[in-house]
Amino acid sequence: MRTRVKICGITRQQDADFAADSGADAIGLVFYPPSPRAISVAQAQNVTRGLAPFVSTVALFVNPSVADVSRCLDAVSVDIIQFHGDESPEFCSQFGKPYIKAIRMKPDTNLAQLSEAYGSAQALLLDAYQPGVPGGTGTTFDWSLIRQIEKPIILAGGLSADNVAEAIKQVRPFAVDVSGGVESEKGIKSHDKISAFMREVANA
Ligand SMILES: O=C(O)c1ccccc1N[C@@H]1O[C@H](COP(=O)(O)O)[C@@H](O)[C@H]1O
Repeated sequence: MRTRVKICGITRQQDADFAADSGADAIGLVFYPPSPRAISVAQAQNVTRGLAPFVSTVALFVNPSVADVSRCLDAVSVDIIQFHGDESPEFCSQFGKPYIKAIRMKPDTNLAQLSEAYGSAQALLLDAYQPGVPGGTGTTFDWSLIRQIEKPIILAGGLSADNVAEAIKQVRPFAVDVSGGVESEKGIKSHDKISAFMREVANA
């Protein structure tokens, strides 16, 4: 099966369009103000304006309020929500939208248990754990910690054109998610790096 690709942390319309034209299945928008890739609802409307059909828009939050999420969903055409903090299954499932739950992997993470707890999630996104930083760390984690679960797995954390083929070979995830690995600077995507990443995924 083809490995799907999500390119996260998009802040500019030209990067969203380039990702879509390059074959990305989803683009991610970060609604987490401390992130260098954070965008406002108004910016998100611009970024997604004219996005090609069949490319999903993922809205990323870290421990948001209900009002934060609702305000975004009311104004932006969001297909999937990505919860990247400590949100409970009840919190995540209240918005009537498909959602992805991010799990920051530690040696004792019990994926089977989490997969059951977040039964309403569409997929689990597995990211590196770094104390005090919720995500977008640009670091990989020990992929041998991953156990196969019923749910689709989205592999994230420090991926780039240099390691994504090996990651796919080892993990066989449903999808890969990249942010820092396709940037020229934080929040600005490198089109050359996106092309190289997409090539590596296609050939993996
Ligand atoms: O991108 C961010 O700034 C960010 C902030 C807070 C939570 C998650 C964030 N990004 C997500 O982190 C992973 C891994 O990113 P990277 O490829 O290692 O840079 C990815 O899922 C992003 O969506």
